[in-house]
Amino acid sequence: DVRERLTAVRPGYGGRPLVMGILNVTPDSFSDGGQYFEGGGGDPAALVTAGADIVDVGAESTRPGAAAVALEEELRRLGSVLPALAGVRWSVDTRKAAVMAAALDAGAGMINDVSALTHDPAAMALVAARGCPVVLMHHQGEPATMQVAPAYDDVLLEVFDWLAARIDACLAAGIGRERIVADVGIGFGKSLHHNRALLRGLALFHALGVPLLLGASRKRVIEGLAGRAVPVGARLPGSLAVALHGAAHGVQILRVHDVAETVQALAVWRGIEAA
Ligand SMILES: Cn1cnc2c(O)nc(N)nc21
Repeated sequence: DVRERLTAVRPGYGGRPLVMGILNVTPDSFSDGGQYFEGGGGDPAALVTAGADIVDVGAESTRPGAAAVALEEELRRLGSVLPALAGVRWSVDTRKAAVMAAALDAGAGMINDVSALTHDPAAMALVAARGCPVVLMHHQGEPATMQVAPAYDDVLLEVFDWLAARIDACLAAGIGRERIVADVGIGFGKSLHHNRALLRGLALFHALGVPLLLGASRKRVIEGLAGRAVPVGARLPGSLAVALHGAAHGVQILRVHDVAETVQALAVWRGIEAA
C-alpha cells in the first residue's frame, strides 16, 4: 500500500518521486474552479490513467483567503466523489478527524492534513488508532489570514523545528515514523522570500528522517519566482520547474494538478541519469 511505496522512495534511491494528483471537490479552489464539484471534469480515474500514484481528494479549500467549511458540507462534498474513487489509491486532504474517519472507512490510504494534526484535537488519536500514513504539513496561521504578514526569524530552522516537534508528538501518540511524511507547506503563511528559502533548503528536511512531500503546483510562488505576472492558468511550466527542483533534492512525493505533464518531465529527468 502507500506505506510500502513511501518507504521505498528514499533519498538517493535513484527512483523518481511519487506523483500525487490533486482532486479538488470545492467550488472555490484557486486552480480548477471546482469543476468536479459541479459535475464537471477532474475525474480520479483520469488522474490515475495520466500516471498519478495517488489522488489527493480535498473538500475544503485551504488556499490563501479561503473560508473554513462546516463539517456537514465537507462530508457531503466528499461523499459526492466516493463512487468515482473505487479502485483508486487516494489520500484525503482534510483537517477534521470526522472527515478522516469517513475517508478511511471509504478506502482512503493516507491522511493529508495541512494543519499537521493540530486543527482538530481528535485527529492525532484517530490517526494513531487507524494505523494509516499521514502527511504533516507546516503552516503559519489560518488560510483566511496566513498571507497577510508571514514572519519568521529563520524560516528554514523554524519550519524544521516545528515539523520535528510534530513528528515527536506523533511518535509519542504511537504513530510510527514509517507512517509519517513531512511537508514544508509552500504558500501556507510564507512570503516569496520564505518560499524561496524553503525550496533552496529542501535537502535539509531529509534530516527529519521521513519522506518529504512538496506541493507548489500552480501556486503564487511560481509567479514570484518568474519575476512577472503569471495567471494561475499559465503556471504549468513553472510548476514543472519546481517539481524537477524537488525531484533533484530527493523529495519523495510531488503534489500536482498536471499529472501527465509532470510524469513526462520526471521520466525525461530520470532518463538522463538512469543506469
Ligand atoms: C491541500 N494542499 C494544498 N497545498 C498543499 C501542499 O503544499 N502540501 C500538502 N501536503 N497539501 C496541500
